[in-house]
Amino acid sequence: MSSLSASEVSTSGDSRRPSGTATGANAPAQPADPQQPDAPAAPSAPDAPADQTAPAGEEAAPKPKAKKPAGKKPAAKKPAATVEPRIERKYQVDTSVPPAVSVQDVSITYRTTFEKVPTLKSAIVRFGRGERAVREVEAIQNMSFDVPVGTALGILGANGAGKSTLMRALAGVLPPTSGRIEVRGKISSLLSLGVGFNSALTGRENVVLGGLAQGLTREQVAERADEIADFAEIGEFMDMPMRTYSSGMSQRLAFAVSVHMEPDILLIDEALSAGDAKFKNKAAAKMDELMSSARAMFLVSHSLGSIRQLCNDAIWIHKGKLMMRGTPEECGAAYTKFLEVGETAFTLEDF
Ligand SMILES: Nc1ncnc2c1ncn2[C@@H]1O[C@H](COP(=O)(O)OP(=O)(O)OP(=O)(O)O)[C@@H](O)[C@H]1O
Repeated sequence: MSSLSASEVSTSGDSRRPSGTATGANAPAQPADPQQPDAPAAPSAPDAPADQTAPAGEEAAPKPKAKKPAGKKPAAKKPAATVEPRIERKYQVDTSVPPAVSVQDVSITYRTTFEKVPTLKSAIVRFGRGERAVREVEAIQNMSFDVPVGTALGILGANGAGKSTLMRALAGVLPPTSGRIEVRGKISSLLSLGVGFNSALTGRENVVLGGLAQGLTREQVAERADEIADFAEIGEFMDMPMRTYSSGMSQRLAFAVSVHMEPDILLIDEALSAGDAKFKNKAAAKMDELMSSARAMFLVSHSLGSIRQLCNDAIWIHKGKLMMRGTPEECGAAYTKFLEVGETAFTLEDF
């Protein structure tokens, strides 16, 4: 299945622009994305049975050694489960139906005006008046890809690559400057929920707000509030103002709300970065469970392990461009190699 179509789409842009979404400057036409391999929905790598990792011979009966002092018998070592267990995935890619999400030649340009710091000379010439300058950042450049139903898509990329911008566009928080995003289903996103959170309100009050923002009725939200509180495991903080929360507590609550909204499409942007190991495992299991009913999931993470564990498909983006589409393992390997040898430091001129 070929899920990328950037080369087929005209970059001239305006005709594709969704109504009411034009902001900032038009992104200039870009050459086709450098690499766009087809992205077959990769089957997950087979689980590695834990006992394969046990060192050979450790399980065998200990040989009697003449020189060993009698008495204490060394305890037989248990085979260590050193390989991170993969969760059995319940989801299946279905390409017989229209994709859950279709990103069509999308460009997003931020336009920022700022006051140039005057040099001594220019300050004298202008009598102290500052000079206004405009900076445009093409955070996403002519990006196209489809996300079939049943896909858990990992999004990899260095700082400033455009991951959050893409997620904000998918969530509908940030309209594309040009191009089009089609979403088939109800999106639940920590981003949109995060926007709805009010730090002066308690967690419980924010749960109600988040639920309402997702289109649930007050009664429906009230029904789920206890379930959400139980999942977040933040105890009495549930009834404290959210400004008193640690970032991990806020993330736990945001995650709990979003996964309890029965989303068709779940967007998770580094949601678990502040979570502790126990919560991360619980969240991973929940995401996997959700995928049995959801249509698609997007996961942005700097942790290749999380992406490998949870996703069956991946993209790698860099400086706003789609570099690669492939299995989490393929994209992870290419991205890791790039980090080792590539130029990841960024300057304003890069954009
Ligand atoms: N509100 C904004 N105004 C202007 N430029 C922005 C804005 N938000 C992001 N950018 C710029 O857009 C580019 C992409 O940023 P984005 O936050 O999407 O990257 P990212 O891949 O999520 O990075 P990170 O991994 O560091 O979170 C960066 O160059 C950033 O400076």
